[in-house]
Amino acid sequence: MAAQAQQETALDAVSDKSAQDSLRDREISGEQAHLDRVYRRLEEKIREAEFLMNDAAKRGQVGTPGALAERDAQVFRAGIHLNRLNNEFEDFLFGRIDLLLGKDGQKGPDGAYTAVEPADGSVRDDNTADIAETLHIGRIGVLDTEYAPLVIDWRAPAAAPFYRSTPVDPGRVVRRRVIRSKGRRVLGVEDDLMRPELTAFLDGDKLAVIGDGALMAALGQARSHTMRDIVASIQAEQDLVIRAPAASVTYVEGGPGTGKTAVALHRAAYLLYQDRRRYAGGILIVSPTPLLVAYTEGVLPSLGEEGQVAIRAIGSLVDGAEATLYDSPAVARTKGSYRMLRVLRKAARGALEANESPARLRVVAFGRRLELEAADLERVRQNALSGTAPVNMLRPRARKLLLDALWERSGSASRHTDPELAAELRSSFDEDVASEDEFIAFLDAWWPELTPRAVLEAMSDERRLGRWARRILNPGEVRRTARALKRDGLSVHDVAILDELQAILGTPARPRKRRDLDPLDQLTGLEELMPVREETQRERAERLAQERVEYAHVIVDEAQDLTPMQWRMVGRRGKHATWTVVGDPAQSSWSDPDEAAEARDEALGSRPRRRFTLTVNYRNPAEIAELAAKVLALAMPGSESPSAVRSTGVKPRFAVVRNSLAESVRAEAARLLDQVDGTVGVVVAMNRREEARRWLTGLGDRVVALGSLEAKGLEYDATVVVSPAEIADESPAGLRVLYVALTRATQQLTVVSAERDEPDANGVPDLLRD
Ligand SMILES: Nc1ncnc2c1ncn2[C@@H]1O[C@H](COP(=O)(O)OP(=O)(O)OP(=O)(O)O)[C@@H](O)[C@H]1O
Repeated sequence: MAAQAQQETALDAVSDKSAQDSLRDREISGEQAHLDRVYRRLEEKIREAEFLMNDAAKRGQVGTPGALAERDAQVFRAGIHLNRLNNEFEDFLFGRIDLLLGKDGQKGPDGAYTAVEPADGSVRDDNTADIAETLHIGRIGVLDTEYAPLVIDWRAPAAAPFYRSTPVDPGRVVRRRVIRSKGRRVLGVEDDLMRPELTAFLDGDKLAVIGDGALMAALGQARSHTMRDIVASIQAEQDLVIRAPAASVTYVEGGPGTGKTAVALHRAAYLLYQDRRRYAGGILIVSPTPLLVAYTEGVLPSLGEEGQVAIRAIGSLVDGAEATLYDSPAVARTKGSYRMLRVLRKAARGALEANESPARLRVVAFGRRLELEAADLERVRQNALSGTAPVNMLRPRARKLLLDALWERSGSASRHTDPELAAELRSSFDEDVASEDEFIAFLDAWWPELTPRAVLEAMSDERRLGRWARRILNPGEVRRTARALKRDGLSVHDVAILDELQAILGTPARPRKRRDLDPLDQLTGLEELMPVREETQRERAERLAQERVEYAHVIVDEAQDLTPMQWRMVGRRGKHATWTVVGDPAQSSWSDPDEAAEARDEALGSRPRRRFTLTVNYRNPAEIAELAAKVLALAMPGSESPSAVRSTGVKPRFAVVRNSLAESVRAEAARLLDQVDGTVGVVVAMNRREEARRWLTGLGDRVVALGSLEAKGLEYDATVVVSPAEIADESPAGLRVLYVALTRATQQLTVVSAERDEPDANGVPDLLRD
């Protein structure tokens, strides 16, 4: 009997499953039909454009050959674009919402109803309702021939409910669907019901519900060396930030993995969509490291915004300067602090004397030999420097004061009492002297146009730096800084110094380059197609950065890490900008957060802030987040961890070094490579970076070794964190840096303890015990 019941239940399950499968297949083929229509429409648009162009060419009504060529190029690009849509985007169309009738029945410019709330009576008393509108959401908007929306751009207001709607506050949304596709093929659908209590009908049929949650599927995917967009699964609290109006400062805090970087990138795409004229080429995203730039730079192109945004590492913000070196924490602390500003102001002026400055000036004027001695010259220089203008701008003033001094020395002033005659004489005296080769050569040597590099180099002389830094830096700081400046190459902190020096020294006026018109500004009739650029994202970003001194919107990622000098550098690029600042104080590697906050407030000025907090950790499973929370409690007592959204059941693993550190780390990395499909990151203290790379030789390119500071913002399927104590002891901010290291894994974490970690019997290091 029992066996028969069991068999019946099993049969029921099989038939349930097959019913579910056929339902799923039906829904998928429905979505496939829609996607086919979308592609047919896109192809039609291309043909239309081609026809228009040919027709216009035949009738010669388009005007100049230039205009024709431009159209030709647009059609060509549109063709390439279609090709890319087919080949590159896995999910051109990724979402759908089924909605109740809206309150006021008004339609917006995208052809969708604008009301957020359902109309009275849209739900009947017996809790049944009819779906009044279905919207498909994709990477760009596509209209059909009747101007009805086939696809709504994810950034359009009509798409907001796809992200914002929740069962607690569903608005008009009954069902929210994520569609998975590759190229032209729909692979699957996942639904969430926002009004589970309703029985809803779509064209007379009961609304189907498939699958169990798209977010979890997205989070569980293996990680590669590049970040993916999250456009199909943006969560409500993230959507609020992405769509926040670009007024003044949007200030976002959130713990590790809460999507700050993802949100920052999607916000850039949103702003472009909102106001392309204002923002095309005018958005700067400042990232902490070149590694994070490389990790994230594919996201905007995947959102259809190729080459529109400059993403730059903080060490690459100054043209012609690229940071390749790291400073020790002590040197970084000196170079990055506000005190450096005072040193630089002195150095910029002092550097004038640092070159082989000529000790005397000899000229012949009006047939007489005139001479200024060292003491005279020093007086003139000090007088010239008493002006407040940038040093390079003071050169004309110095030239004039030299001529004054020579004029006085010539005694001519007292010889002529007639003011008109005296003025005339003075003017020909100036002309005479100033055109003399000796005078010109003297001025060039005595008041050269200083470059930031020359001043930085002058600062590498300990004696000189000591003079300029008197009562600002202590002798140890002077010695270490001068020594660090002697190395070949620049550090991130040097780049901020160069930028500051540029501002202190001033740039004599040079003609400005003309900014090319964005072709998109001229694009008409093809609005439904995204722009395609022939330049690569990087090339265009480079060019834009070179042409631009200031930006319309500045987005700062990992803002907690900017030093005061770096805030000044970034601030100069956004004097009139609106800002989005994202960060997490608990992850700050800067030693003096109060000083950095002061610099940040100075850079952002008095602009009002709109504050947002992201609270959910989408990266780490609960098991890893729990361990990291122990370090957070030490690093920033009292601050709250974001809540992890999923759990894997796999606890962090603790390994203790038996023979050599190299062997243990290599073995643990190899073990993790076996366990995960994607990437493995091995995080070590900064001074072990080089050797750690050697430890991993031959393990393949799914595994990388990183210094603790390089791990900022990155993530891996699995990580090995090597010697927490070493990382924590590296700098005054070491515990916060360790917190960063421990929060990089999406699936598995192994902690390798060395002796210094004082592991207990289970291998748990002192720092990570309860
Ligand atoms: N809504 C979402 N849907 C799917 N994945 C998401 C979502 N939000 C965030 N993620 C993923 O979670 C991970 C962490 O996001 P991100 O790197 O932007 O976080 P973060 O706050 O910048 O972290 P950290 O402060 O540690 O650098 C990424 O893989 C991101 O794609």
